[in-house]
Amino acid sequence: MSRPVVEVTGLTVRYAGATALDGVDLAVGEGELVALIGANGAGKSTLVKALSGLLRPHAGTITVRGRLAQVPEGREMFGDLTVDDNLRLGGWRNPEGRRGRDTSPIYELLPELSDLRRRRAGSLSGGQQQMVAIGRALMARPDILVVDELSLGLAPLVVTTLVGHLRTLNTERGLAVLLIEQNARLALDMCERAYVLETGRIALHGAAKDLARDPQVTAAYLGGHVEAGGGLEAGGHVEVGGGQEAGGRLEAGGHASGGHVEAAT
Ligand SMILES: Nc1ncnc2c1ncn2[C@@H]1O[C@H](COP(=O)(O)OP(=O)(O)OP(=O)(O)O)[C@@H](O)[C@H]1O
Repeated sequence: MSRPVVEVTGLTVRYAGATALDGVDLAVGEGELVALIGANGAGKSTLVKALSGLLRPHAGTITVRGRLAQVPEGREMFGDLTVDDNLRLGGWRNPEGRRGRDTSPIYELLPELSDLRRRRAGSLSGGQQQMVAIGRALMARPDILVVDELSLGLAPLVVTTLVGHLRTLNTERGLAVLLIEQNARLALDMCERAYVLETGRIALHGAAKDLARDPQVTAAYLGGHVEAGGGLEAGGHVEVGGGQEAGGRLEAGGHASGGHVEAAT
């Protein structure tokens, strides 16, 4: 792994006595695509909130080297504002000041948004809103994008377009991505490395292609099974369950929550 842009060590978060995250270790290197998969209630959203500084960990450390921006679950559009205004809001913490609020680079990166720039964000389709949410996060000029449930409620073709954009940003701009997904198939296909979160603990981690062949992962997260001798990509019989999810809004800056969190630049 390249130098970590985000490093989480021994992260423990509790809600009113219930432990949501229990000693989580996780890292994303510069320019890496990393997935975190897990079932409902595994602790994915809790991890996202801790990374964004919205939750204070009980123990452990979060170190962010550079700038982290978030595309949170649910997109969180400002529905009455235009697409361009939504994007502009993403630049509020950009250190470049007024220049940092120039939205034109986003239309170059995500050309589909150009014709929509004066539309009310609330009138857009889910996929269009998700693209605005990604654009808004990019306004912070992040080193890492934490994308919470990219595919939620979106048609497969739309998801493919969004994944294409994230891949391009990764290969051409070196943007690191932490993809938090219930749709394990999508996450394992898109990312190089992956973590499996189960009831607040990292149960498995490794190369995504290896995890996609792991019988435990296949049975629990890919909605099917691999027959003896058959790999997922080698024609083994696999039933793939469709998961869906989405994201929206942004958090910017090399930061994280109080307590045991460090931001290093
Ligand atoms: N505000 C809260 N107060 C108490 N318990 C909470 C709170 N938020 C989450 N939890 C609990 O913490 C655990 C982890 O929840 P979290 O929302 O992080 O899981 P998740 O993996 O994101 O689930 P989902 O995919 O359903 O969104 C669950 O047991 C959940 O019930």
